[in-house]
Amino acid sequence: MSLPQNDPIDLSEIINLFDVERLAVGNMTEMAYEYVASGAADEFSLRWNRQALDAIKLNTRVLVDVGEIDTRTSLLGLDLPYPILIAPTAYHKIMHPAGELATAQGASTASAVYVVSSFTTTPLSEIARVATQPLWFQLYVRDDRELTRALIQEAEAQGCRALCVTVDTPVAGVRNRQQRVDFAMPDGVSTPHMADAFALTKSLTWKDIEWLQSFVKIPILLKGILNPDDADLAVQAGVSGIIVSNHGGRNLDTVPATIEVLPRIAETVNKRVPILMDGGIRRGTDVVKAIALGADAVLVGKPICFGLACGGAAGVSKVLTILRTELELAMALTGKATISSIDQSVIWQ
Ligand SMILES: Cc1cc2nc3c(=O)[nH]c(=O)nc-3n(C[C@H](O)[C@H](O)[C@H](O)COP(=O)(O)O)c2cc1C
Ligand SMILES: CC(C)CC(=O)C(=O)O
Repeated sequence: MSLPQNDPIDLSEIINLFDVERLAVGNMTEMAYEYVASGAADEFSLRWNRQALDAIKLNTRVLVDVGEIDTRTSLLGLDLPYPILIAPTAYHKIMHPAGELATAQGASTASAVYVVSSFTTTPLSEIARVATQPLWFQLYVRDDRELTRALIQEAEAQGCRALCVTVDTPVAGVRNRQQRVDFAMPDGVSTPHMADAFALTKSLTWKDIEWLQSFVKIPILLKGILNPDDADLAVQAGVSGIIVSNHGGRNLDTVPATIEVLPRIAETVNKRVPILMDGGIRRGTDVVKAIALGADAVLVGKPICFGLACGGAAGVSKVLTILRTELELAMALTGKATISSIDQSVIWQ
């Protein structure tokens, strides 16, 4: 497989987050596109993430003063200008030669937190050097727990502000589209912090979460919670936050859409810890829906990868800026001027 030959795309053609995928298709290797776009098996969960968001109707209030829309929020000690983060995604150099450096620069321009994947193709120290906004680190626990500890210590040393421990991937899902294109790393691209995708441990349990808590100094979030019982155990275990995620439909096919499970998890968690959610967030109205149904913030995965492929750092910041602007419009049009005022009343029942 060759490295991507990204031709500059006129970013003014990107009006919304669906455009960015359409434009990226012709600007990535087939292998990279299939890696990013695909879901597991028959892709039911991948589609349901979108369909379930689309099926939710909004309930508006009029004659509310929306002259000042305030999207600010605070999350685990950080003041965020708006509640949208970059989800951890692997292998950015297969999408654009500037890889994770461009992602970090795009996130910084758009004032967003970037959650760096364990499978970054750029060393964390180099990413930290260019980032001017907070970085979080996504952890895949390896069989070798001492290497895992060293990786966390590196993330802390590089100033990462939180650790998202991915708990939904003891194995990767049935990735037929990746199999069909014989997905492999191109020559010259490597993952400096992870040996390979087979390094993931299959034996991660609540005991390991306890072990992590014994030495990790930054807040720990568990990424990939779908069952309210697990959410309850996570809170009881003392983690700082949870991320409701079905891994973008890439792992176990036919699990429900994340927006569908979110209200049940929010009910169980009952504001004891912050809840983040990802999966299919493409519109400002999706962000409003997620917040109304219990999320404190959302993350976006695939559109960031496509933005990166279309225009490097500028493509990444464009995706974030579009979503942020749409969020502001959706808040104005639903009559909700602040994030904290977005509640279930904006959902048409
Ligand atoms: C190309 C790609 C790579 C991913 N790599 C990782 C990863 O390394 N670690 C992880 O926890 N999640 C990973 N994910 C899952 C995302 O963090 C996130 O849960 C999902 O993409 C959100 O859904 P969305 O793409 O519909 O926004 C990846 C997703 C994609 C699309
Ligand atoms: C190396 C993979 C397990 C990274 C990942 O999480 C994904 O492709 O969804």
